[in-house]
Amino acid sequence: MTTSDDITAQPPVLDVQDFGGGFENQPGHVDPVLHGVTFSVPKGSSTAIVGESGSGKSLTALSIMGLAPGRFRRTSGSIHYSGRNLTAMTEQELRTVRGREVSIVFQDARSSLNPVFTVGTQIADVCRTNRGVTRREAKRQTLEMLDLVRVPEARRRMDQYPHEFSGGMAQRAMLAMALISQPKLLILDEPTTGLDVTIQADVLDLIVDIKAETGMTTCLITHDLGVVAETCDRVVVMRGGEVKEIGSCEQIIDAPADPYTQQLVADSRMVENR
Ligand SMILES: Nc1ncnc2c1ncn2[C@@H]1O[C@H](COP(=O)(O)OP(=O)(O)OP(=O)(O)O)[C@@H](O)[C@H]1O
Repeated sequence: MTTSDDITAQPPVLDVQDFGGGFENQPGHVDPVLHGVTFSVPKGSSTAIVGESGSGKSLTALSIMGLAPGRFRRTSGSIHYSGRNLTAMTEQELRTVRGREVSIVFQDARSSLNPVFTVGTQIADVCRTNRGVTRREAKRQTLEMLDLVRVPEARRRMDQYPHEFSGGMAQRAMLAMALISQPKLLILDEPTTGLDVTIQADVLDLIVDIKAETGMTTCLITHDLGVVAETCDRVVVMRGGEVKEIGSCEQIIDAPADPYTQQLVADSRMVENR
């Protein structure tokens, strides 16, 4: 297994430096939300961003993808992906990074899928757009990807509509859609929140297995330290739009330095022992 030290020696795939911003709720006035957020995601790592609701995790992820809400304004800093400054890119340039290099999976897969198209068509469309393959090849890759994410009877299920998928199956389909572009970085924003506990465990196991098979870099956003312990090697702790602590998974869980992290760990132990 790669230790945390080996991992941090890798060049960062993602480098967030002093990133700040907020919402322009009145013209000319920005209500700050993110304050000097600084962290990196080393190549090949599974980095978690952890924090309670409202700590700024999702906004950070959306900013990386260039998908922050329309009223969000960056007030400081930069985000580099593989040495390229995402914060200086045009929407068109960002779209190519989003499609081909960085993918994101959101919570609540069923609402991310379009109800009027079959699941297979939606995954194949992403494949055709981002990989420029023929319709037939896209269908073949879709089937292969649905098998990879362990959707049973994938050939039959690709012709089904999202409402015919359970929450767990829909989340697998969203993973297939994210993976079909063969991204180098996969961001997972609360990918198992809202799923039954056993289904959550299955989806997490799947993410760990796929990461091991592909060597892809992952960035998992969660409020749940239990999830982090099972899936990640590095942890970034956020609170109130700031990074409070960064460390290896062992250090954060066994010897947290920041009082807020200590409280998070204590709370998560209480949930475990309940
Ligand atoms: N569209 C928006 N307009 C105004 N404020 C927003 C908007 N989206 C998010 N915020 C505010 O930004 C802050 C950070 O939100 P964010 O969604 O990033 O938190 P989070 O850590 O991901 O929490 P959660 O787990 O609940 O999604 C919150 O205080 C939230 O109220």
